[in-house]
Amino acid sequence: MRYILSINTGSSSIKFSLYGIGEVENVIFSGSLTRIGSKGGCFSVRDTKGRVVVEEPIAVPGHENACIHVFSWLLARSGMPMPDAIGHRMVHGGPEFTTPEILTPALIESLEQLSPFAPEHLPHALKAVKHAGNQLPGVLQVACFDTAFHHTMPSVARLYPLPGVIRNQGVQRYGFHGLSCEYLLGDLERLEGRSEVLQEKIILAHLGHGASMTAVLHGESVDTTMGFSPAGGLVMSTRTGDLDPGVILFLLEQDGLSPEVIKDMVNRRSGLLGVSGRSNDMRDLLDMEQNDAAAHQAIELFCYQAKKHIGALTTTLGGLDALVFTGGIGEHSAAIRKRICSGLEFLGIHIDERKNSLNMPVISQETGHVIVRIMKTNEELMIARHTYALLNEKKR
Ligand SMILES: Nc1ncnc2c1ncn2[C@@H]1O[C@H](COP(=O)(O)OP(=O)(O)O)[C@@H](O)[C@H]1O
Ligand SMILES: CC(=O)OP(=O)(O)O
Ligand SMILES: [Mg+2]
Repeated sequence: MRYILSINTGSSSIKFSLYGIGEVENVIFSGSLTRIGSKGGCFSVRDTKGRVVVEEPIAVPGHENACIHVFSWLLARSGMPMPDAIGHRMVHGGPEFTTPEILTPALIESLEQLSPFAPEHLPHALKAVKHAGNQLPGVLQVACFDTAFHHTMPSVARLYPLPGVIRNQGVQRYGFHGLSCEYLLGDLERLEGRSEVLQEKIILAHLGHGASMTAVLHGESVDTTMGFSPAGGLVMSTRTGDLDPGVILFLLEQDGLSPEVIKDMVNRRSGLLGVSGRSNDMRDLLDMEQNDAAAHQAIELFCYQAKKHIGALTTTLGGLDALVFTGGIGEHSAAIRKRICSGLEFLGIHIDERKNSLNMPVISQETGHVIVRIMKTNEELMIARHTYALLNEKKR
């Protein structure tokens, strides 16, 4: 049995779990610290049986303070087994890193240089690595890359129509939420059998704070909606998703906005928040939709773009056998799933309203050609599995 601590540093949250992994996988506890840098944050931890151990409101100004809070809780916990290794979610691996890697000083330096590729994620994750190294010196740390799953994409899916000199700097589509995709495919294999999954044309729709869809053929990523950075693709909570580059040029030239201001706008002030002018949280928007035209517009745009991308990825796949909804919105919002799927009957997507409203594992009608599933993703467990594998490899 090995103890693995997983750290998932998101743009506005830190999720963490301690696992005991050997013949079986046991979660010893898991927790999160949410809404870093804004109001309404919460620090919560559940134990091995899913019972709430801590649930308290919290306001931390940044990721550094969030890390301090998480690690002081962990280290003060009596009887906590010392982790044998710590696995981190690294959102971006650039062109070079396509498998999990042990975090050496050289790798940390390379990732620091990659930070401009994912400015909302990588700097925070690297802070967590540094803090963990200080708090638990000598414990092996591993980087698990969100981009790695997508390295199988054909070159045409990766290519941006830019001059060679720019593309040579690594400017291409990478794709993200790869750890989530890997976890979901593993779970699908458990449900359907590996040979079945390898034959299927699948779209994995990860709709959370960040949102993306990935087309999977023969168990591999063949295209995905996010691009060079996690700002591309679908409309998200606070990110624009795909945007005509002319808009950025207009803002630079006409409005004289600085790159810093544009970065903040594209990543933090757009998407559902930007269109509604009210909230980045889908639950809030659904609650206010009836009386608020802007909230309605934001939800409509989210669902419209999601629907459009399902069409595009189905074309990439040459058909569709399975559609999987996951992430906070995908797992919990029957209303959004219904709105995304309505009008897609011509693709063989037929939702059973009752099953959908009950959040059942399969929500498609039995006669529908496409099986539509709700699956709970688990990026932390995927990180722990990779870290465990690397730890064992190292010990051999
Ligand atoms: N019942 C629900 N109905 C609608 N949206 C929900 C529901 N539960 C969670 N969400 C949405 O899920 C999003 C967060 O997704 P999650 O995957 O947890 O985020 P993160 O990407 O930070 O891990 C929030 O925008 C929230 O609005
Ligand atoms: C890649 C990405 O968007 O991650 P998150 O959903 O955690 O923000
Ligand atoms: Mg997420």
